[in-house]
Amino acid sequence: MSEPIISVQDLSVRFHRKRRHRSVRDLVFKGETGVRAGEFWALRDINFDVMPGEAIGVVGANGQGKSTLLRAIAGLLIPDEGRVKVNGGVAPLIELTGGFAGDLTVRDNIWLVSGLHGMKRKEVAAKFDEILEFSEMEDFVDTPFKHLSSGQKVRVAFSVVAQLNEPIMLADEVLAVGDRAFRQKCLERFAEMLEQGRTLFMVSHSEGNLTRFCTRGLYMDGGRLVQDGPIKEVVEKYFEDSGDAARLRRKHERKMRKFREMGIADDDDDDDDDDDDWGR
Ligand SMILES: Nc1ncnc2c1ncn2[C@@H]1O[C@H](COP(=O)(O)OP(=O)(O)OP(=O)(O)O)[C@@H](O)[C@H]1O
Repeated sequence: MSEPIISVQDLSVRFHRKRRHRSVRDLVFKGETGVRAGEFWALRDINFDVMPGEAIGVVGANGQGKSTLLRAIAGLLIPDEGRVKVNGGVAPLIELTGGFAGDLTVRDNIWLVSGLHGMKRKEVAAKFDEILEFSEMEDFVDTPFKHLSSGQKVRVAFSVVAQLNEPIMLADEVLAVGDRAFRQKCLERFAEMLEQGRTLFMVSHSEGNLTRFCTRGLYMDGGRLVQDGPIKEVVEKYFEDSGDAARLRRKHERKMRKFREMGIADDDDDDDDDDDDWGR
């Protein structure tokens, strides 16, 4: 039996949220230890192992901790509690354009970012044409990066990161960017990389991509891992819950509107409820 390639143990990450005031509700219900005023757990007590070659899809509504989990695995943030063990290099298809310098040309950026990802001069020289060709940005090779459109920037960035020879791929909605033709190319590249036995960890809201690429799903809700199982079951549960949440939200909004009309609630009350009951 081989070792897990990613091991997440009791992982918790806390962030600070600026608030205008502390409500009585905060004082009564949020007296939990370890979280100071205005702080909240973006991830709480997360535990799972990933074996080499697994393809994991992370699902959940907006703001539930999916990207934070990916950032913790990529080593972009340090856990407040617990630990993340990663046994191998990571190709982070997240925050794609992060390491790129606006004033440098596309050419210089390909060199720079490949180098930042640990590629040697010789390796970059050997792969340079392939990277540029994949991005289809040959005509812009001497253009400053900041003059590219946002889609063009993503093309270049994806092309650099996607050719890294790392065993783990982290992807955060990367397949939702770029135009139709480029997206198609990215999907094919993804499929190839999976066939090579790489491990995939991806966040997506697309049922099609999740079921096409992933076999196992993780469902994040309120910073907690609420389900870990076969991707089909996890996606089904997530969609089922989203339907209920949407119905509840509409009911809540109707109630608040009525209270407002009756003059017994103001916009602040609505915000508070949003934070406490719906925002997480
Ligand atoms: N650097 C930060 N500082 C403070 N709060 C943060 C920070 N990064 C994320 N958050 C908060 O942490 C929570 C989880 O955010 P995260 O980006 O992980 O959500 P997500 O599930 O990926 O959402 P989405 O589907 O919208 O991308 C959110 O409430 C978000 O506002």
